[in-house]
Amino acid sequence: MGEPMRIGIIGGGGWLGRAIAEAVIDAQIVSAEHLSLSYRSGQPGFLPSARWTSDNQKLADRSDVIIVSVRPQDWPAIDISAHGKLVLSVMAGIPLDQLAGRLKTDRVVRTLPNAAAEVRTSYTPWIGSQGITADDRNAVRRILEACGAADEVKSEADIDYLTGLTGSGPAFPALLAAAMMDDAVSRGISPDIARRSVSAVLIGTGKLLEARKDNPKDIVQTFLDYRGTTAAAIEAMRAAGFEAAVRDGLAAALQKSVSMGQAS
Ligand SMILES: NC(=O)c1ccc[n+]([C@@H]2O[C@H](COP(=O)([O-])OP(=O)(O)OC[C@H]3O[C@@H](n4cnc5c(N)ncnc54)[C@H](O)[C@@H]3O)[C@@H](O)[C@H]2O)c1
Ligand code: PRO
Repeated sequence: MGEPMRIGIIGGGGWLGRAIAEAVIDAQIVSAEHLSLSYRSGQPGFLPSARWTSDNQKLADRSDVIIVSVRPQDWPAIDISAHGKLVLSVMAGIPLDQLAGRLKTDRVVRTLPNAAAEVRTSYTPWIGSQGITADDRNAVRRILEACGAADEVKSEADIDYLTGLTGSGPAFPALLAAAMMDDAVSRGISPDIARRSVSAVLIGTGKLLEARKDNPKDIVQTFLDYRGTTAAAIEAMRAAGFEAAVRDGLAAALQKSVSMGQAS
């Protein structure tokens, strides 16, 4: 694409839509004058120099790439023609054939970022339809990599599974952090110290995993081999069903992702 890219985000006022809008502006993939954002009721206060509208067809007509970022339950109401345009969906559960059919374009891409897009550290799997071109693939990579890391995957079944593993993923360490904080506070640690210490543990562990590249299983085994406090905690957590809880949670997310596609 020699011309500057024109991007439109349907649902650009929402959590993920805003994160993507700010990421593509920061990465200089698009200028504010070429970024269209739509809202349903009331223009949000951020990115005032972008082109805000409540008319999704207008947004589509003035964009080369259209990103659909409404909740899956709001997707049936999106009635626009994106004929000849590249469309990226970030919606959980909505399959490629539905996107192509309803939006009337054969250039569609199903992606699943996560909440860490807000701080440019999403992990985003994606898959395109047969109709996407080499230029489209480059545009998709640029947009998604502005939000963090991205991988093209080989099947929509992979996206369904990763919707839970990585799309919902930030919720799981957050759940652990909340449980750790509650325990700390219940034992008399001040809420400020509990928050700072638990955040530091999560951030530090993420960096450690990234730097060492070991299988996390090996890191857990090293802790177990000390036969100290960590081993005592891990064994008690496992006895309480830690691994089964994770397995059941991921299975529930997969089932929900598949059922959302069937329901819409
Ligand atoms: N937030 C996440 O962590 C996350 C992660 C991965 C995927 N997703 C997917 O991203 C999509 C958006 O999620 P979100 O968390 O940003 O939700 P959100 O509710 O914060 O944002 C959705 C926005 O779409 C707007 N909207 C609804 N119908 C509209 C219409 N017809 N025209 C214009 N705007 C309209 C809503 O007013 C809202 O501002 C969902 O489909 C979700 O599955 C979200
Ligand atoms: N957040 C959205 C949901 O909970 C999609 C993946 C993460 O449905």
